[in-house]
Amino acid sequence: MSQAETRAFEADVARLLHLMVHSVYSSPDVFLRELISNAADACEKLRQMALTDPGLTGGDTLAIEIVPDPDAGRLTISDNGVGMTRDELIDHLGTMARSGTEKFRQALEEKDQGKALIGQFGVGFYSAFMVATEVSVVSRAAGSSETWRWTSDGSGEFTIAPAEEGPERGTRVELTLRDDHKEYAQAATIERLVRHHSAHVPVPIKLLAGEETRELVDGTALWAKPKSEISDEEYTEFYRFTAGAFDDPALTVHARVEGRQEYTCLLFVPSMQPFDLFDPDRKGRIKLYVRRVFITDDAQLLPPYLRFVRGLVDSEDLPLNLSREMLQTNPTLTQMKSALARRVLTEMRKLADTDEETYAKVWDAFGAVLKEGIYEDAERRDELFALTRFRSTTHPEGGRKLARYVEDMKPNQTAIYYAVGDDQARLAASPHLEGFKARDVEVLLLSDPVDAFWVRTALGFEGKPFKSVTQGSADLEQIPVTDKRHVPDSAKASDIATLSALIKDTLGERVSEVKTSTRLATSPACLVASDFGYDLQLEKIVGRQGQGLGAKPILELNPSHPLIKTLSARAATGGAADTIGDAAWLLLGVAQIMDGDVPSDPAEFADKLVSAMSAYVKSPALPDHADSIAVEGADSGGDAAS
Ligand SMILES: Nc1ncnc2c1ncn2[C@@H]1O[C@H](COP(=O)(O)OP(=O)(O)OP(=O)(O)O)[C@@H](O)[C@H]1O
Repeated sequence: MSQAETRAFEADVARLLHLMVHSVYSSPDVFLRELISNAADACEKLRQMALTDPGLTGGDTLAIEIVPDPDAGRLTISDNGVGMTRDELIDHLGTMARSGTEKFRQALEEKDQGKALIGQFGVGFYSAFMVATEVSVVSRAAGSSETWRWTSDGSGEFTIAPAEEGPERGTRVELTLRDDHKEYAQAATIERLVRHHSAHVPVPIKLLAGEETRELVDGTALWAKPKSEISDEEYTEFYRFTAGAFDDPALTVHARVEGRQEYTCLLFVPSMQPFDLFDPDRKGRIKLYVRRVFITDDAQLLPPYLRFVRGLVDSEDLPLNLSREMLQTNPTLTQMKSALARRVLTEMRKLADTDEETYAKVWDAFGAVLKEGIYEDAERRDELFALTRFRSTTHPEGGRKLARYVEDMKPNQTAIYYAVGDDQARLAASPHLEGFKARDVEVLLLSDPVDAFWVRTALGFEGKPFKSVTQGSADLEQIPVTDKRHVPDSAKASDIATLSALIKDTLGERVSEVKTSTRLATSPACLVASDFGYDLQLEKIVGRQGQGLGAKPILELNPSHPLIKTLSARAATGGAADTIGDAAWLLLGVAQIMDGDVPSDPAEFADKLVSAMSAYVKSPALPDHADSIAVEGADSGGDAAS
């Protein structure tokens, strides 16, 4: 056997350990749950491997043993599971290989929220360093004859060496407790913690205190018990254990399905967002068991848009030796997946109908993910629509259902209007909404990145198409204006046509068209997209990825704005080409700014703005001109053009 070797931790691990050791963490108790969870996983992995190689377990009962030693101030947790080889000890305990780790690391660095994050997510094995000055892991992999000892004080290095003695198979984690954490060497403390945090681990847990051995947990599967025998606390504790979470589940679905297929599911919808929710691989982690034997947590039992659901499914019909390939093609599994998705959506719907407050939390945490389903799961689109909740111009506080939107539509309103953007506040202030507000027409305010996509694929809701307020003609003429402040006179149609033509001449290819708007009330101009192609926001998103259609926007003018009326009148009398030329660039720039963009040529925009302001302050008859540049002049009378 080779000699002892000292190695440095991977940089991320070192940083995390530093945080662990130095954080005054409010509840270091969790370390025990994490170590028991690893031991239980190791036993379940071995149980699964033994399906094809029964010799591996040697007929032993798989179990976890905990030995507190108050005299020595030590605590030992052993399991007779799969164990680890030398390389596995180095890889698994010296690097961070878990998914979402990169996100976690970034969050640690960016937000300096280490403590909060540890509290929220748990970080497995390394939490042992919160309570121990030294951690030793002695392990022998199933089927191997070598035993290795991994040791570290958590300060940047670990040592790996052959072990003189150790478990015949499996892993023993030995903790030398810190002076201020000697309570974990007391049998009573351990018993209390195990009963509280790990009572439903599917592997028996024994406590060896002095001469006495006590079984704290019998290892029967919680999900196999009848619902009536399980308390809410037991469900919550089980959720926290399986999901490695600290919150309360917002929804618990425990069902035994019989008939063509037989399985039990115990699923939880969390109430808090995990940090890896938006990981690009979009994988769920529902555990698949077959007749109480853990098979995998990588079977993708629910569609990606339900990846936030945690828990397990235990099948009575699937073969125990499910291969990777079968996970994808097995027809029983395919049917089960479909039934599970349906059940989760139905239960969420019930929650939404009966407990709005709890459902609001679920929607806040996972709404953006559920909406991915509208985009990609046409079959369940209606069920998903029933779960959606929106903010809108008339319900800025959120919680608005599509069905209520449709019920409250105005006479002659034919579409469900929406505005998409990155930011709720800016969306709510967008000039595109003015004409809708003036008519009291509700507009959905959508600010999740996925929104720009689903509104295009979903053809509509209850026969009403979704329509962007920044796209195409606004079709608002047929809907009467309710806010009477917004019905001032408009410029003469022929004058505004002349003005539009002059502006288009000046702006050339920057815009595809210049025309009169019905969607504006107080702003002079805005940009919109044509009826065909993408809405302005989507064009921006896909444009960033080089996949935009490159369509030019349309500049719309507000015919009742004093500035536009003045300009129209001038355009009609001729001889004002210069002023109109400058005004054209300024109007375009202002419209771009209102969309949250930068004017196409900021220097030129600034130049023209300064000239316009200079002309204004130099003007001998300032009051007479004031109207023509006042932006809020819509209700100041219709005589600005005279
Ligand atoms: N008792 C054990 N027996 C066998 N392998 C273990 C044991 N404890 C830890 N490991 C290995 O070390 C890895 C890292 O453990 P750690 O607790 O840090 O993360 P994890 O268990 O993978 O993630 P999580 O804690 O989020 O479930 C495990 O994935 C496992 O491969």
